[in-house]
Amino acid sequence: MKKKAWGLSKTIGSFFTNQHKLMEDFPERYSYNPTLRWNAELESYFSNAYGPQNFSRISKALTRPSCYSCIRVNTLKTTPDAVIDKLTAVLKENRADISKCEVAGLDNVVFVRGSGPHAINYGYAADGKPPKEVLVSRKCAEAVLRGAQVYVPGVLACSAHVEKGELVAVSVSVEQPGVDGGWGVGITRGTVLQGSETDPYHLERSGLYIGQGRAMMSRSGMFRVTEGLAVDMSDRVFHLPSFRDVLEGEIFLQNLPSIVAARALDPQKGERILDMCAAPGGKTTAIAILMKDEGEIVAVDRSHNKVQGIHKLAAEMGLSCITPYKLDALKAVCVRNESEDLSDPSCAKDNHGGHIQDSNFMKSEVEKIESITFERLNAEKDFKKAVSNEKAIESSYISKADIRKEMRRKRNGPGRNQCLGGKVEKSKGFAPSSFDRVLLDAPCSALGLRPRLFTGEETIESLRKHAIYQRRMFDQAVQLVRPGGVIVYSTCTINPGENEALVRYALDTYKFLSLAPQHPRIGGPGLVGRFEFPDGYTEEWLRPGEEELVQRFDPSSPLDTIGFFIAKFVVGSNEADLQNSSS
Ligand SMILES: C[S@@+](CC[C@H](N)C(=O)[O-])C[C@H]1O[C@@H](n2cnc3c(N)ncnc32)[C@H](O)[C@@H]1O
Repeated sequence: MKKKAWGLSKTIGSFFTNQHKLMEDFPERYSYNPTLRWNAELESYFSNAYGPQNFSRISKALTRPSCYSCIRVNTLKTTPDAVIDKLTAVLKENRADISKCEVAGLDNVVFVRGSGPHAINYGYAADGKPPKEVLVSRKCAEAVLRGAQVYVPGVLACSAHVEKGELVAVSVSVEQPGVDGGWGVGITRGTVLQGSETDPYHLERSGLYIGQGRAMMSRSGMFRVTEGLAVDMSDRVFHLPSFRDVLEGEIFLQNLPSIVAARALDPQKGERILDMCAAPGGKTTAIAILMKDEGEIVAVDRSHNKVQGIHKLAAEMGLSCITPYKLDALKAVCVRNESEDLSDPSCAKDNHGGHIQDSNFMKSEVEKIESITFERLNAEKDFKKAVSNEKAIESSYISKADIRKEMRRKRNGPGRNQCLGGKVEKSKGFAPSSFDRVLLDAPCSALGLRPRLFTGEETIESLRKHAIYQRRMFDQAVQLVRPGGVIVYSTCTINPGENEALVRYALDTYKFLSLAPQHPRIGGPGLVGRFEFPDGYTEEWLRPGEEELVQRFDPSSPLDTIGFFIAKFVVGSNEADLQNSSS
């Protein structure tokens, strides 16, 4: 059988454009045509950065999933051709179109084409009764758009008298502005939908129908039990094949820019690599395979359960060069007491010619953002818990993530990581200059992830907190990499404050760093310039000449990826630094 190889932008791009045309004929109410609502200040910041039209295209693209699934093949176990054969057999009934990526350096990537948006016949006649329906939470809907089913915890409301086996339309309730200036869903779980205009969220869910399916339990069952399949989706706005339990260990479903980020690091056999924010381990395992499982990858994450997940993934993929640790990456540099033996290799001296003095050094740029951010917080909001010292930034950040984690745990039960039993080692940190390469795939605002139906919770302040956090992590990365080594920094956000502004901070703060070309390079250029905020803070981005050295993945571009950013830095050696400073 001859297998097709896709040219990236050409094939994916034309496919996506054709699908847009289908949308024009959708009846208004029972269609999928969402508009993202942004915080007003953020909208103006992004409109300025991208231009209003580009930003509106990006915003629209974020509401849809990519029109294809991207698979990274574990080339230590199998080949892309063998995977294509197996997937063709497994996914046959989906008539999926499966193909190899033909970009040099991405020959381990296989695409499986999906389709959409599709017009769905919900059985509604203008003069007839509205269809029976199930209203789901936004998070549930975002998962369904990616190919998941509707599970009980995601169901918010349902029509009266729905019985098991009945066909139901599935719509989503997206957060709406509240009277207090915040956002909320304001719907009681278990509400009976009448199909009339007096229903809660009746108007608001117009244009927010994501498909239909068979109820797997009656209406009363959906609100009586706490888990289980509520609706089996038979007709979806977007068709993307499910890879659950398919070719485990041989393939890994991963966004294309993430695969590119691991490649850009250019790991070599036998090297010692640090992956600073590693869970769930997508890029860690990609790096291990590129190193042919020879060398050492130290994969750290601050979450115990997620570190167990890395253990499990590495075992599933048959990789032994990965050592996972639980560690706060903000404390990744091992702090040495004066009394300690300086010959101890685990805590050796730094090798950066004195550029890096100690792990507590604060950068003036970070302090500037902090002070403006907190002035605003104090002036504009009565944030009792918004504290004015740097420790609190971290703890408030952490607690938000922990709250989300706890909610997920409650919804989904203990999760697969809990039953692994793998021992999670804690690390006390690593000696300065002890890694050849460092990947900092930083926690971020995730404003590039797709599909996304709501962004209103992010504000200028919250984005600045992300930026502060990332700069502190970067400070650690710089200390851990050896002279002549490499740092790759990546995020999955479209926010220049977490991308280009981090690069500016890095280059201005650490004169021995420089941007390096990346291979492969399929993303677009970075943003050059600056932005002056109304509160007086100026955010500096790239300078002319630097834009082609980073990769910015625009979700509205023909590549149809998530929004993503990659910068690669090389660390000057002592000799080079000395020469530079004397010339
Ligand atoms: C963008 S995800 C990383 C994805 C991962 N690199 C991959 O490709 O699979 C960010 C990760 O950072 C972790 N994280 C957040 N703050 C951290 C910290 N202070 N120290 C270590 N890990 C942290 C989160 O638990 C999360 O798993």
